[in-house]
Amino acid sequence: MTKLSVNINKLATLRNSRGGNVPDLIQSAKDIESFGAQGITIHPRPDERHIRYQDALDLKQVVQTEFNIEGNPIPKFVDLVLQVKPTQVTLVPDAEDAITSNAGWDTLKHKDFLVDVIETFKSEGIRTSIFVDPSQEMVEGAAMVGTDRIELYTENFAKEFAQGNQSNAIQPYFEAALVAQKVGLGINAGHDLNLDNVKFFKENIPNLLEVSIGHALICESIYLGLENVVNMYLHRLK
Ligand SMILES: CC(=O)[C@@H](O)[C@H](O)COP(=O)(O)O
Ligand SMILES: NCC(=O)COP(=O)(O)O
Repeated sequence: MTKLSVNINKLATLRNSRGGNVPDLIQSAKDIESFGAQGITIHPRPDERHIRYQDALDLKQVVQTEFNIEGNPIPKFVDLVLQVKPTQVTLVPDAEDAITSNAGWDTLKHKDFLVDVIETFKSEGIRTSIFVDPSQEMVEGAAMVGTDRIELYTENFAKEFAQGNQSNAIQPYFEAALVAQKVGLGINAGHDLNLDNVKFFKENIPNLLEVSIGHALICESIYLGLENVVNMYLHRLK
């Protein structure tokens, strides 16, 4: 079974668009868990355009499943994660002005930095994952910085899959997953996964532990309803 962690950034975007508390992020997270999701993911960005730092503190009080906080480990983010102590922190090398995450770590170039920051989180009992492209070199580099897991950055998979190139789409991810297994890393995945592509991804990646899904899941919920959509994902991830 692969765990589903629902990324609730988009619910915060909707809430912030009117300045009030609709939809209520806290209640939404509780509901998503009650629908069967095995985790809640948030990705606070420095400008707090969707998830606010205060949301992370508030969610910590209610999330009963796995709480995953993603982000670029700038000092403010590191302090927040150490305060919240989520189940997992996923490090993403986001540029400050990025619309969304658009690259994995260069685990060789940033080795010393990653070693330090990962050690900081692990010494506080927080599981670590780092966002990487499906490249053998980057996965081997991830093992060298001491992370528990990697998160395979699946945007390219999603693009190729949507064009009907299933085997081209999955091949680099399959190979990266084999390397990850060989070097003892757990495997997560995320970015642009959706109801159409997630089953194929899961069936072709050995030991896929967790996917975090936000944008598509919330968009699909507009038509199909949140509870229904969470269950459709759970069915595909069995
Ligand atoms: C790390 C990642 O893959 C991103 O998809 C991210 O978590 C989503 O962030 P935004 O909601 O800000 O696009
Ligand atoms: N780590 C990926 C994530 O949390 C959600 O990405 P997306 O589904 O919003 O593209």
